Amino acid sequence: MANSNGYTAEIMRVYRGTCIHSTQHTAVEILEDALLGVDVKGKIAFIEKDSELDGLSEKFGFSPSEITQLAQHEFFMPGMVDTHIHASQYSYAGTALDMPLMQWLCTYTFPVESRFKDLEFAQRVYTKVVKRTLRNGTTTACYHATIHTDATLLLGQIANDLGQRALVGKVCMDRNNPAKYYKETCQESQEETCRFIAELLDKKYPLVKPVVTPRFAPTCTGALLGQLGAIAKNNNLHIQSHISENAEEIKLVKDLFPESKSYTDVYHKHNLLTDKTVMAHGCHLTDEELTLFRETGTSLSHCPNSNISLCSGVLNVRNVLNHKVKLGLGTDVAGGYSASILDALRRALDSSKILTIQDPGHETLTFEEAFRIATLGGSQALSLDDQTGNFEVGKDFDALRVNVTAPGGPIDLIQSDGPKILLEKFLNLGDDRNIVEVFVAGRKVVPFTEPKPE
Ligand SMILES: Nc1nc2[nH]cnc2c(=O)[nH]1
Ligand SMILES: [Zn+2]
Repeated sequence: MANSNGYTAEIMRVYRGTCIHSTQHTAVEILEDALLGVDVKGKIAFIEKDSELDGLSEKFGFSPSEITQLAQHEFFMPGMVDTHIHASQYSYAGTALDMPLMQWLCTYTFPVESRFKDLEFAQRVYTKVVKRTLRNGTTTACYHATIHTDATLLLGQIANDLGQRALVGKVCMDRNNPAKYYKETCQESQEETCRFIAELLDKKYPLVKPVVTPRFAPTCTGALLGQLGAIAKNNNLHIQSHISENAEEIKLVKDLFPESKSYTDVYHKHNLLTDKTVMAHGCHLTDEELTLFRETGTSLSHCPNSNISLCSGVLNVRNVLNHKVKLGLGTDVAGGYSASILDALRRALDSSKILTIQDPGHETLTFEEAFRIATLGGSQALSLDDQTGNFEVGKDFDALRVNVTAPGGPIDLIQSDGPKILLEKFLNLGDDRNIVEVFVAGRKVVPFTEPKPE
């Protein structure tokens, strides 16, 4: 059946049940007894009230007997977006949290990242981190890998094979790294970035794209930053990096780039602030810098677990939102010890409450706002909100089927709670046991289906 655009939506699956998502105007919109249709391309064909069943089944040509009914304590929510995660640091997640950033990088991070020249090691770690994040409900991830092109291409292949939507970045760094075994020159960094982009794009993975990744200003010369800005511009690519995470780092950037007005200005001067740029942390950005973020369309990745674990700072999310800067959540594994965006959401709420303790006039982040930042906000921060982030017709079906009372799970329900309470309980108390199915672009990616034996 053709709609008014002449588009025939061939339906793959229809669900009936509670759907919870965010819109630009409403942080938590609840649709009870909704009918949600997914077409054969994995896109949302319709989301309507159950009372529209007859018309929908006629228009889209499905039989009511084919509908999959969600159970009483189940709901669909959009898949969560991790806007900043170091896939290469997953092996030591949960350890090594006893130093501030710059010392932590030299002591723990660079030695581990240097191991990714070994493709077998890379295969092992990258398979685990993609599987773990998918199980935790991360349907979209923006990954930092390492300086190694072939291992980073492997990460792209693993995300594609396991069905995760991903931006994947080969890390670039050409100075101030005392680790001799983990270094590249400016020319190597630029040439390998070009090879990485060309080879990844050549794979034509539908959901995996390259992201230009200067590690951060302290480990990049101005020459390299400028070249990376040009590469991103010429190929219309995403960009990711770190900014204003801790005081020592900010001081170093001041010394290294004395001609720049601010840390943000360093990236701006090198054409690295665009509407496809995401910067991690930003705990100490000034209002003037946030205004430049807003003007350039640059977004922030809020990584509260990492900010606390490395004693870096506390981001004032309310101030970021007031500046109308796009904002998503990041786990920042392994500076953040958890690979779960549910954890990031809880730390974001805790961080906001700490600011309220310090200043009772501070307007605390609500769980509804945190839900939006974890889903729609993340998709906006990565400029992927035309494809994912909520349940708008025409977007890809990236969704979690949540069962609040999953057997053996962490949540007990005592009374008959409504859907908003169920969402709140899941966000505060739930874990992967409650995430019974995960879909990316309509494909069920959790539970994993093992390849059939020959
Ligand atoms: N948290 C964190 N900050 C960084 N700044 C530069 N590199 C890193 C990193 O790997 N982790
Ligand atoms: Zn990081």
